[in-house]
Amino acid sequence: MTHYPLVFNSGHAWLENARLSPSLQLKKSELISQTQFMMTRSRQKKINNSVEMDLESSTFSSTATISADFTSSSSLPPGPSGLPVVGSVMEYKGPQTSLKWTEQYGPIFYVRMGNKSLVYLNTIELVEKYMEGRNGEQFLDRPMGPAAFGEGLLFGSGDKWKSNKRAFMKAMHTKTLLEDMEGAVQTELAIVLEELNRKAAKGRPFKIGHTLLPACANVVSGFLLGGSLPRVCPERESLHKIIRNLEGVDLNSKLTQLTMKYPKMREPLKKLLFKDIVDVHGTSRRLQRLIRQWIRQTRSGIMYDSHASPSNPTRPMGQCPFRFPSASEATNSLESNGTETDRKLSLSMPDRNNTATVAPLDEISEDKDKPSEATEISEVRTPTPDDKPMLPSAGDTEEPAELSDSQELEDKSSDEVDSDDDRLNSPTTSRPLTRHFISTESLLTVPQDEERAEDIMKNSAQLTSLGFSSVAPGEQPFEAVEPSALVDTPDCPKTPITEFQWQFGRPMSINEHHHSILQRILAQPEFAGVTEDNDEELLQSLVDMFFGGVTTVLSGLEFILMYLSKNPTMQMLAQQEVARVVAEEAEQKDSSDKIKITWSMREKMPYLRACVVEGLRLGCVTPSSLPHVASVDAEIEDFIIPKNTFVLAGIYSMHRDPKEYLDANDFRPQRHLDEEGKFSLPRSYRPFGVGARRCVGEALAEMELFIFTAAILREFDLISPPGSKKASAMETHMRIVHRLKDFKCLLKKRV
Ligand code: HEM
Repeated sequence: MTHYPLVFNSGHAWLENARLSPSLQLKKSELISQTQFMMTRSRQKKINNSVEMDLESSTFSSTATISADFTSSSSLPPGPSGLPVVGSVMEYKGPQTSLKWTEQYGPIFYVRMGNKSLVYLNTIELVEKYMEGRNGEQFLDRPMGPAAFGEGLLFGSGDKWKSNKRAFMKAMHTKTLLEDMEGAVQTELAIVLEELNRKAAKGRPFKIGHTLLPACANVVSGFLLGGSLPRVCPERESLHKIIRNLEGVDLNSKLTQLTMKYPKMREPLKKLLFKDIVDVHGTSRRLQRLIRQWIRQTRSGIMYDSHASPSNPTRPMGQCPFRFPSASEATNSLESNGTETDRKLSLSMPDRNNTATVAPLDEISEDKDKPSEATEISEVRTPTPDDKPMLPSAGDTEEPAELSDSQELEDKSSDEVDSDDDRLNSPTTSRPLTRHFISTESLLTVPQDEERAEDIMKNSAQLTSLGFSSVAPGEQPFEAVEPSALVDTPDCPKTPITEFQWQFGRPMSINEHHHSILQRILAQPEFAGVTEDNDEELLQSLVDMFFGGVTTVLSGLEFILMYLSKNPTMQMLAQQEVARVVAEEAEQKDSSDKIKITWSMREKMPYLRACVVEGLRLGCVTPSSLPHVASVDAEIEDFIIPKNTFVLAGIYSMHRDPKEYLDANDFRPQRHLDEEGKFSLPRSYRPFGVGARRCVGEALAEMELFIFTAAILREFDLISPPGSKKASAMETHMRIVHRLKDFKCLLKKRV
């Protein structure tokens, strides 16, 4: 086996090595000679007619028929031979086809799709061995992404991707990460529950995904911006339109691919075929503009207020506590305010009184050369009955439910997109924003409660396992300290202590001085000196957070709710668990206020967690990882994988591996609980991908799925409409992600 000198788990150092070290080059020549050797060996094996896969450990291998469809190159794994030119494109009907190939050809198969060569690894043993850890470093690149204008995160390769991912992971490596996430989730949940109540009252099955889609998008924006968008504002409206388009993007469709290449053909083709074809470039452009606007705001020190969160309970959820300043107020405040320098200074100083400032959106300079004049207006205050109504009743919100798929798409031409953006930036659309500072002191103490400390450690461990450290170049690097060498300090008790607690127990990074994740991202050295003239990487990475983080969570939620609606007994068990935990909490708090479902309750809800995991296991939002491109000729078991081959983790097959899961196709949450009812993750479970390319939003997604599922189950019984198909027969489609095609559900309010 070839070993690579780049040490995977050394985080920052690994990335630096990856950039600087010529070792990959050296290894490439080494590999070429090995390739020649392997090919000879492989040919020899074939001649001897004794080709056998050395993977006895896998159940799948027992059914493998190696010699049947061996591809032209003897060094490649077995797989369907396909047709000339198109390969196996016509044969592929979705993830079930991959499973069929796994059963037919074994744990590694090779398939050609058009001019692309794909190798699937379908067991956890292979994935751990070759795609995670050191070996995974051979497969870190990606193919070019759809409508990509920079490397970004999702489809980036090489040094730029590494730099982007490192910056994002570092920006998220902060003590307040969980709070930031939970605030965004709770705020949107309140809105979702309101709308679901309204729809449930009609007593008819409906597409629950229509209500969930905007929430999934708003969680991402709320998470990045450090505060949720006001419920009625041009940005939220614009984001919803973008997201509805994104939902309709069918990357599998030949028409989409064609019109992405030749945008001018889209309109004529739409008319000719009476078919909606989403303008992927236009959708991405519109999102870029929105994001640019948020970047400008953030750079000007203008922030959204914190979300409602467990630590901020006074804030009514789903509401913006500010009223819109009138035009004259805005002008007056502008006149009475300080200079740009004052504002920059104040931005770098923590505001100990925690007073926030308000400025209308249109004060943010459109012209990047002209400094913005937006400045302090007033203190945060809670809304009074005299305030202008900020919140329409839920019934006033635009109702996209029950539209046909084609109606859903607000697929606008670029001109319309432009006019939307003008409206967004127009002076008449002023709305409240706050600048919010956090006392750094409060952030630099080790959390007292054990659960939170555990969360932080888990997050840190997760990030570190991905190969990222929280220490930026130029900062004092964190040195692992032997626990015995540690001394007690008021902030940092000696036992139990881990390096992460120690790290968090003292000033650690630029992160803690910033309020929002976006602000932290902008402050990372990787994005130093980025202006609007050279912000492709920053912008593409932020766009990717929406391309990667909206329809995925939506689809995951739909699968979980669908499986629960089809399994009433399991649904009831989960509901009983939620009710018990809520009752215990209420008793402890001795309060008549409605108890919220929080992330901290998950340890007490093992069954619900098991339902979520089981839903994601079977649903398989991403039936395979995204392609990991071989950057060198590589060796996997006895096969040579040529450079530029796409190597994928066959998540769908791994999640249905009969060796790992008894009756793998059945929805059985209890399989994830031990005899004492304790929850544990199955080994062969990789919904978020593998290795250093693993999902950036995993923690956020897990939190969304848990809180949303628990809260919906608490409030409603999920009833599968009479006559609907059983779970295993539900139709799905592959668009950006694998999604249920037409999932409708009846929600009955629980008493
Ligand atoms: C249920 C929800 C989600 C699922 C199932 C999921 C799944 C995945 C998978 C399979 C990958 C590819 C990993 C690989 O190639 O090995 C990925 C990458 C990614 N995901 Fe997620 N994801 C989810 C939610 C999110 C969220 C909420 C965000 C952001 C807010 C996000 C952002 C990303 C990004 C930026 C990448 C690219 C990472 C890279 O290539 O380095 N995802 N995700």
